[in-house]
Amino acid sequence: MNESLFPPEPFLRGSIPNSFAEDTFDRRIPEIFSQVNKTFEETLKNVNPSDIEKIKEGNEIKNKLERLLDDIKNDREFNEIVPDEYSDCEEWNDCINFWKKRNEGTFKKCSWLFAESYLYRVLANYMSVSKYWKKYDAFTIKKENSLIGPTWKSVVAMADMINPIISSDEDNSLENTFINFLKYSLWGNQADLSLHTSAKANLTNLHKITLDEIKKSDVNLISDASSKIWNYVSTLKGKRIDFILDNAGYETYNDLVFADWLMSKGFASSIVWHCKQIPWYVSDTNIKDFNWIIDTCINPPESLNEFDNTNVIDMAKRWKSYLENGQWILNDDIFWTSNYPFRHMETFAPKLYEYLSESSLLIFKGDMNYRKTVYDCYWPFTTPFIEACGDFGKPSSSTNKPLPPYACLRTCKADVIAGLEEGVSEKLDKICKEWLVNGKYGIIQYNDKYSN
Ligand SMILES: O=P(O)(O)OC[C@H]1O[C@](O)(CO)[C@@H](O)[C@@H]1O
Repeated sequence: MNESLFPPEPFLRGSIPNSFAEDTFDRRIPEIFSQVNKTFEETLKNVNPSDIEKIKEGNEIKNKLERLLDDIKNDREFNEIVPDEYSDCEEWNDCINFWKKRNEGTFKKCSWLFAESYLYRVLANYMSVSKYWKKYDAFTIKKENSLIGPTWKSVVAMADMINPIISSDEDNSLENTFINFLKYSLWGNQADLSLHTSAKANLTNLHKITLDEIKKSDVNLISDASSKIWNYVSTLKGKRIDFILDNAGYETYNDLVFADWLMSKGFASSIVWHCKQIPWYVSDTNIKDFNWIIDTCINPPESLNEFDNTNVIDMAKRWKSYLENGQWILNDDIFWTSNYPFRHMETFAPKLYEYLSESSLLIFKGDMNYRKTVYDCYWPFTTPFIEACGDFGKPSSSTNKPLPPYACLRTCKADVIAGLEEGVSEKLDKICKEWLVNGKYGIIQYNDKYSN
């Protein structure tokens, strides 16, 4: 890490008064990590008393988690990450030392992007260096409940509406259907578990199922490149499309349905699904979560027998066969959980960059992927999106191939945004004080600069 890698505008930081980053470190993160500790303690309590070694190690992890929470609350300095199974350890420590040398090596003084990402990396580290807790993910139950809890009603309704469309040859409203899918996929990002930390939050209220609901939400779509994206996608025949996933559960389910449609209409013949390698920002999709969604849709638990699950099962069986015959590919490159913005991907993950350049379209889901696409800094809101992306997409220095066009589908949950028309932010300031961060507003933005 060095200063030349800094963004062109000031970083978002927890030390900035009244910013969402400040609220994140004062309130949201302590809440999230208290819940992690509670969940871990409950799991520990349920370990068979004869597993003495596992309990002993669990208690050590419990102590580490308590200390971490205390460090967060007191804004203490970061600690180096001890070597573990992941390949990015040195890189992290290099960054930690860099921030410390600048006297900015604490949660609030550092850039928000680094500080919050560091927390999830540390959590993964505690488990990784253990013997008995390696595979432990404190967020698994939350992630699973976000599909098979009250959400299942939405899962079934979506399958009942979409499965017949996917299975039919009807294609005279392809443009409309495509744009609606983009919007389902966008609004699916509203219901993420790191924003709605309260156990009482009813995320099903946020699910958009009917076309009417999608239409009504158009007033909250404050930057919309969907027609441009369609103009490009309509030219694709049997290509590869990559989804850079965000939250497990209902959001990823929506993306699976979308991808299924893209395959069935011949635009794509393969899909690459980019997941996270470690538990990340609470509800992000790991490969195990991805497989769990498909397996659960094929075999819904008995508690869901009151529903007619025929269409869900039918779709999920098709998804499984796409995975089995290699048309759907799973990737969890460690770069997706780095602290770097995407404009530094070519430097820090050249192989991933080359791999992405072989695709025909990249779809980045969610708030964090957006923050990394534009770099997490205070852009004037009317900065063109393409400008805010910097040189992310330029031809690779080894193959000379640029990235394909890419789209960002994001509901706004951080005080960074670019690409707004003049006057939009002023109007929003008047109607909703928290429009930048409460997840109510969404954007669909597109960059095809390097592929033209
Ligand atoms: O799941 P998403 O859409 O990436 O959102 C992640 C959440 O984490 C943050 O990026 C960081 O706390 C928030 O801004 C956002 O609410």
